[in-house]
Amino acid sequence: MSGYVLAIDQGTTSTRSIVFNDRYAVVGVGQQEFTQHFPRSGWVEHEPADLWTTTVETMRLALADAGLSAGDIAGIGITNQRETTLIWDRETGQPIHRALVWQDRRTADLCARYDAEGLEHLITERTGLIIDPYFSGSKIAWLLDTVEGARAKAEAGHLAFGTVDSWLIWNLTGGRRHVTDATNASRSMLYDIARGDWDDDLLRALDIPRALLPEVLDCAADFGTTDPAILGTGVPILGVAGDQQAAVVGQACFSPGMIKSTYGTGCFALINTGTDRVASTNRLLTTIGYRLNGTTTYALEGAIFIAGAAVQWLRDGLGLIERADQSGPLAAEADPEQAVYLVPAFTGLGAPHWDPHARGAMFGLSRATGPRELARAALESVCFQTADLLEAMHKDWSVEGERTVLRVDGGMVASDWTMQRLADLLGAPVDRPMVLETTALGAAWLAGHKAGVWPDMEGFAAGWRPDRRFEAAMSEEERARRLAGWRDAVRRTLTR
Ligand SMILES: Nc1ncnc2c1ncn2[C@@H]1O[C@H](COP(=O)(O)OP(=O)(O)O)[C@@H](O)[C@H]1O
Ligand SMILES: O=P(O)(O)OC[C@H](O)CO
Repeated sequence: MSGYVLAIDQGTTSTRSIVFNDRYAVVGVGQQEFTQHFPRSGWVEHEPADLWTTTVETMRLALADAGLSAGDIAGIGITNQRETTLIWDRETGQPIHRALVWQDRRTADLCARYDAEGLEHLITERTGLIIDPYFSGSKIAWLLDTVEGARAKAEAGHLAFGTVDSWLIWNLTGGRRHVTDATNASRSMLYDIARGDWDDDLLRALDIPRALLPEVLDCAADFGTTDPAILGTGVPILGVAGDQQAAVVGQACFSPGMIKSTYGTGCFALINTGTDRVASTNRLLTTIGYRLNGTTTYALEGAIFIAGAAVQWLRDGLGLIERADQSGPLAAEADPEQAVYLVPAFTGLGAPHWDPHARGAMFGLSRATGPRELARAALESVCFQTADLLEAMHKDWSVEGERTVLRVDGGMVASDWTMQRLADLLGAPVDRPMVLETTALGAAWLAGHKAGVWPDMEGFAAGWRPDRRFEAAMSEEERARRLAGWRDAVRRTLTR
């Protein structure tokens, strides 16, 4: 059997399919963007058909790019934007509504009601999450309450709920499989991450029928075989993980204490806590990192909403740069004497503050402040927010004597200046890997290993190669001074 694996990375703004060979090198890529729908302020939807057709088309493009056919592929791995919620009719396969995207805030009132009903403790204890519209639970409830006839059909077992992985697998297998994996289930606000099952108390509290839910499998498992009509021959789907968890796998963060941080539009940092299900006292999320052979590895997660988006703001909002890669060189020329801070709370602040009402602010402006200082403030804001997450993680949990090393990936890590500043402000080394497609690589490893054509965890981890390590070079005193300035800026921005 060949060592080629096809990974589908269904993200928030685009779908990518990537073919890897057995030396983890990318040999074929297909990518397509699709339309974002914003029917009202705070509402974000995707057309389910777009998620499906871009998946099929990019799979075909990636195979053609690699000069391979489906018969050469040992297995498919799927990784996906998490929490995004779909419900469809089991008979017709037709969605009852557009997908409600993870960013969608329409269920804020519903969540406030759950909070008022005193559900926070139950939800956090069982799922490791906090009550927030971000997760799937309230989105499912909204769909059942809003779409005419949906609740009755759901109770009669005629409807299926799924995150994007489930939706794609349903379609890839010609409607034969209704499944998901443990990492995606752990983002639903309905899944008991200790017992590894949907939670009846929560289903009752949110009024969601069990008949709606998919079967939950390990991340490396038999998720079904693709309908031969799609690629010319059936290919087994053998790996699934939510995109941030797939990055943990792709970065080979398999030992407790290892941390990965992905810098795309937002930033998601996860620390592997092994088999310890750590309850955060610093407002981080407890989540399933991966589940293999029935054994769950847990993680603490911190989510920041604005990372690369701050660079987009410099480009599209302020017009200070034409391309994202100009931000680092511009920041490098900033006046070191000016202490300018940007708190990029454009859509509120995520972990560890969770203040949805906060809005962006700048501090320390003078007549001398110009584009260079604003660029530096924008890039540094991403570093400072990471420092806050890591501090919260270490307050919650740490491995005795372990030195923190951060493994980074995502579009923004192309910026050497930002990565150096990140190391400086964290006071810890930052490792950038050779293969930057770590999310897809993680999904590919799950499938490739399950197919028996890629090595085990240790063998895969040994193949992880750094492109560059950024070592902290800032003095401890300067680091402390800058962090204090940042924290003062955040304090002045928070609304509560
Ligand atoms: N050289 C660079 N310097 C700074 N930011 C960058 C650079 N290249 C890309 N970015 C930022 O990274 C983000 C794109 O990363 P990507 O991982 O593709 O994001 P996503 O998957 O969320 O769409 C954009 O917000 C962009 O502004
Ligand atoms: O599609 P991305 O890369 O923006 O990731 C989205 C996250 O999974 C949301 O939790």
